[in-house]
Amino acid sequence: MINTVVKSTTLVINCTTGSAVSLVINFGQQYGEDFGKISVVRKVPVMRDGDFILTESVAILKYLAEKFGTSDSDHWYPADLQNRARVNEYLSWQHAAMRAHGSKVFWFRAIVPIITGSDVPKEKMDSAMEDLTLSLKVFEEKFLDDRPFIIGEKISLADLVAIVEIMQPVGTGLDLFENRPTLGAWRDRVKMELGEALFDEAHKTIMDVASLPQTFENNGMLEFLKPKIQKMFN
Ligand SMILES: N[C@@H](CCC(=O)N[C@@H](CS)C(=O)NCC(=O)O)C(=O)O
Repeated sequence: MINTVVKSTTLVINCTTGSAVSLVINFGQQYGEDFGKISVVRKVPVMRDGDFILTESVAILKYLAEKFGTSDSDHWYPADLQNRARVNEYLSWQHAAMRAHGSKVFWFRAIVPIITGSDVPKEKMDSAMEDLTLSLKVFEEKFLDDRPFIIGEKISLADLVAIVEIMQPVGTGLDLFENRPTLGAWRDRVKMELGEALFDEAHKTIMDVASLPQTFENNGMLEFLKPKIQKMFN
């Protein structure tokens, strides 16, 4: 049985197989010298399994599911052709939709004001919110429809990747579940499947985002982000 949850900033992996595969890197550490030797991409998460290093959260999740999958845990990344294709369909779509839009709203509301000292211009914020609203509509109407989970009766990697992106704007104080009963009921089912403790652990950093200003003080590593942010608003 593998129980894996991707946090927005870290990858939390609980493997009852007792495997050596495990990695938790806190956001910010990727700008340090040591991390540069592991991955020049300097993004988290990165997984190391022996000498094998793998970047990209989706690739890491599939690797773990394939390495540790058992008949009991097949639902995470199903062997069945069409169920697997449904998981892949969501994972392909989300990169440029839910992931891009959820994290943009998170950055605009929680990070950019701290780094630049001013709010994101209203028209940019409104446009980011419109994109997120559209992604949520597609998610509810196409990817959930009237199913309990994305592939049907069982939770899969697609639901895990979806929930962590949706929780990013939620962490900034936006209640995306209000007036979206389909989304809220799905979130409750995901929480129940994972267990409340693991769900809360995975989203702790995001839900504590209001404490970030203190964290950022004297954090030289975040200087790396400034040029990126400035480019975003040029
Ligand atoms: N496509 C990558 C995206 C990884 C990513 O953007 N990670 C963020 C944290 S959630 C990061 O490390 N950002 C730092 C940066 O872009 O400099 C994945 O899914 O793993």
